[in-house]
Amino acid sequence: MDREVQFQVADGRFRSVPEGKEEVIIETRGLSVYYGYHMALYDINLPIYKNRITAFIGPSGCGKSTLLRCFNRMNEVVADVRIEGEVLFHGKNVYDPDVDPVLLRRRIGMVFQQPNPFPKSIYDNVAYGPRMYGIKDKATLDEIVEESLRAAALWDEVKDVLGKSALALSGGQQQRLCIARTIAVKPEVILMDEPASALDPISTARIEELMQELARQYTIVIVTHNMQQAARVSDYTAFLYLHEEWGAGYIEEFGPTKELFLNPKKKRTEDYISGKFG
Ligand SMILES: Nc1ncnc2c1ncn2[C@@H]1O[C@H](COP(=O)(O)OP(=O)(O)OP(=O)(O)O)[C@@H](O)[C@H]1O
Repeated sequence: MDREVQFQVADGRFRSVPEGKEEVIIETRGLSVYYGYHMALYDINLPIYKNRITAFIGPSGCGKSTLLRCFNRMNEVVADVRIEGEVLFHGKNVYDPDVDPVLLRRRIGMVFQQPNPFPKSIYDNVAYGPRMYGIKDKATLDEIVEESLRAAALWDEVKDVLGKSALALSGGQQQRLCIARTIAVKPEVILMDEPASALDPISTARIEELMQELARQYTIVIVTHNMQQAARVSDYTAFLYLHEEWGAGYIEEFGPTKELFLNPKKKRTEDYISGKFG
């Protein structure tokens, strides 16, 4: 059944998504995050829509990466972090005590800014996750490796050198390998933290193309410093800003990307996207 999707903007009012037909896969409710005594995020209420690309933009330090890492509990590896509120994934709070973070991260995978392949062969990088989850059969692993490398648009470049070290690949190829490694465990959501910022323009364009392809099958959330990139690739954009009083990041504006870039509701969004500050 279609659900009327509403989201809260910074002034506390609720607005509904114009399409009204989107399926929410992740939703934060009253999410605040603290590192020790420092509040990094304040009262985040945000939906993430299934099979869509959502971009987080905003000035440095406003909590974009922190928010992304809340979705699959990657923040927990940081000492002294405290989370208030909820992150609902298919309606279930991922911070409930009965949620296994390892299984959660299988369903919500992550790609980082710096390509971080393991010092293993290309094949073993992709087969790593499936093996960890108990797949041993060689033919099945071969199939998953090929399928994942194809989905990450890397297969044609590496199919004859699968035994070669992943570290011998170019930066752009390494990042696509990391995407293949993430896809290999068949996640539902892929979180990407500035996945192209360490890459040259050609590799960046390939990653952007790849994101569009992947969004047919996966839900993607991307943190980017590059507003043109957000405008090019994403369906929805959340603009985070630093709260004047609290010093913590909050959602200044969220909406369909076209609307946010062409017709921002907030003066601050307009100033930010037109480069007046940032
Ligand atoms: N591990 C940590 N321990 C303590 N404070 C942290 C930690 N990670 C982030 N912070 C703080 O939380 C705030 C938000 O950081 P975060 O990296 O999420 O912002 P960001 O918007 O992604 O920044 P950038 O665009 O510069 O990457 C910052 O004040 C940062 O210093």
